[in-house]
Amino acid sequence: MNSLDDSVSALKGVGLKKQEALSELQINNIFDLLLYYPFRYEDFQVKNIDDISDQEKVTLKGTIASEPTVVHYGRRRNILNVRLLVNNIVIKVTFFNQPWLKKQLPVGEDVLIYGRFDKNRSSLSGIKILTSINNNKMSSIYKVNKHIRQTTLKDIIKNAYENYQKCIQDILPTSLRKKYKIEKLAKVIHDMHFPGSKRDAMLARRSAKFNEFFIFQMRLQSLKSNKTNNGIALKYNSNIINSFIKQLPFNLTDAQKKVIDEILYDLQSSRQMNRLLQGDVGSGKTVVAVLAIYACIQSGYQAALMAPTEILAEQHANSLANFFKNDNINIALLTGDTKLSARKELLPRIENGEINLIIGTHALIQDAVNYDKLGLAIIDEQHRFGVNQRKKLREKGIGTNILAMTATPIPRTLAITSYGEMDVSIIDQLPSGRQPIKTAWIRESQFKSSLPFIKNRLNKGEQIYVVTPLVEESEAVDMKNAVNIYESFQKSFENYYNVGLLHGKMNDDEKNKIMNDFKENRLQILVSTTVIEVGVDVSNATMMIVFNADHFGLSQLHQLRGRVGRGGQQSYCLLIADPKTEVGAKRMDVMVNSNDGFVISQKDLELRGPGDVMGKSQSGLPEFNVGDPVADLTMLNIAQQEAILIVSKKSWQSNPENKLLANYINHANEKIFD
Ligand SMILES: Nc1ncnc2c1ncn2[C@@H]1O[C@H](COP(=O)(O)OP(=O)(O)OP(=O)(O)O)[C@@H](O)[C@H]1O
Repeated sequence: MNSLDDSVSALKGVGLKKQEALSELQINNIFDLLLYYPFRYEDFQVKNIDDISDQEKVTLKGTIASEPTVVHYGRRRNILNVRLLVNNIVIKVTFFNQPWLKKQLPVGEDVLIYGRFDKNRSSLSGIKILTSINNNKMSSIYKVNKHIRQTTLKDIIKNAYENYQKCIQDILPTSLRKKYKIEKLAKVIHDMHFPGSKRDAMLARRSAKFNEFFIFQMRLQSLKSNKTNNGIALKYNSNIINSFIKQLPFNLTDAQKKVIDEILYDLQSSRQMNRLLQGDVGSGKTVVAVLAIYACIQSGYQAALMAPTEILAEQHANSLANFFKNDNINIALLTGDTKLSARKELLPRIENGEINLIIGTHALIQDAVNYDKLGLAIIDEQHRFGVNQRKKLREKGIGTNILAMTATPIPRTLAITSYGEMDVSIIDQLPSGRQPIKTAWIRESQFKSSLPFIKNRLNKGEQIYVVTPLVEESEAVDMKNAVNIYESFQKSFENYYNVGLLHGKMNDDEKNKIMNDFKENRLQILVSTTVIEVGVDVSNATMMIVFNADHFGLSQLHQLRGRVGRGGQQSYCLLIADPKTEVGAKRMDVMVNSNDGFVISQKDLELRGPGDVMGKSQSGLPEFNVGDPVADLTMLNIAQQEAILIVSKKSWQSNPENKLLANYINHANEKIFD
């Protein structure tokens, strides 16, 4: 019996070679083939001339009104001209290098010509003459590779549809299909490949997208719900937590309170926490982590905090030690820099549980590091770690609760799709009293005119960061640029202010010395490559100048800008850029117009596509076949809500309406997520 699981080789005419070519397109079985939808259509339907827009590809129906002529130029090139009468309007039609068409265009004959229309010139650049076979049809265009041709693929799909259409069953529960007016899958597949009209194709695409989003979300949500009752339930005492909050040097923002509640709820439940904490630059994520750690340690478990760099780990260790100064908590710092003797002394104390809180870099996940009872693992700037490193940390305990933090706001679209299996908490509010940073974008040639403004800041006793161009792949060029800019600032301000230089080739001691000089205001201007991106907190710095700003990701620029505006004074960001493209200019405008990391990352995503925002390998964004997580966000949200609703019912798998769905999801999850 036929089944959609049949290999494509079951089809007549599909031999080994074609099978391999299809496999390269990720098409292995009949179902893959049927779901391999066209990415666009050529619309051969005849259009009314008044409804056509300029440069649109259309089919015109008319009568040949002049003898066609062919003019040759050069050795091989020629052009065929003919006049076509369409509704009493004369259209000039040209065909390039197709002189043989002349015979098919006798005067007085009614013809259908497909081409690109130029509205101003009333002309059509002809592509082909249509016959009655493709008259009034939409022609599907597929992505193909060099081993398989468009027409071959079309024939194979047609063949598959004819032989297997009876096997197509709806995976979507009927009630859901009805609720959102989703067509039956057999019709969707038919109309996606062989639409009778543009409208058919559009309706089918809508349904196909919903199918795709919903199934994707069902897979994520069912994976999520599988993780029940296998986590460490941390039984902390709420009164102690509340007193801890009361003695903090500031009042928590509402957003902080909300995410702390979400996290504490997860921690006390026996479901393993797997949560992503997103907060804009300076929104106060550290104190949230502090409270989670406090709850964990109060419950008798250990906590670990892993940061991507030594500087950041050290800073966390200092600031957490300060938060816990009145508590009896043993904190250890473990990084690649930790001396062998100190490490030797530390490891047994981690293993026997004497150390309550371990802060460090990826040194925390080395084989030699064993924990006693790891109740909570926090990963800071989680996108800087690979999947394996995160997994390793998680596996240092059994049922350890995971909190991943990021200061790079991930657009909601990406959060839903790529982090769908994590719960997301968002701090979408800054502590009160922060003033938005005023941002301007200038061309490099205008830089000189901004010197008086810079001088003004310095005269007021404020300090300035200068970030030098980022030339990927070449540290040597980065450094040369940094040195040049450093020297030019020295020249402009010598005798008045001190300029420091910080770059990636310095060792940690040198870096720390320069950073300290800047913190203590012995240096007023700090010229630096991007090493200052995270973790620096100098509240007297009020201006950030970024050269070649268009070479940075917008989220990275937002991070850099977040280094100023941390004190009470009005702060400024000056972006210097000569973008070569319109998109480049728009990206600079986004920075000028917004101070909100979530808005910025969403705009960046729209302008550049997901791969670039997160870094290609990090986006983790699944490739949807028809759906677009940016343009179709509303639908993606709805699909997610519906999937959550279904999975929240314990017995969803045994509901007859969900039988096929459950089978499909279990099967797909086994295959893909293992
Ligand atoms: N509710 C609050 N009210 C006032 N100040 C706060 C509040 N929460 C945090 N802060 C202070 O704001 C500053 C920034 O907080 P924190 O370092 O935690 O930010 P962050 O979210 O980690 O940002 P970044 O990613 O930029 O480092 C710190 O000096 C912190 O003490």
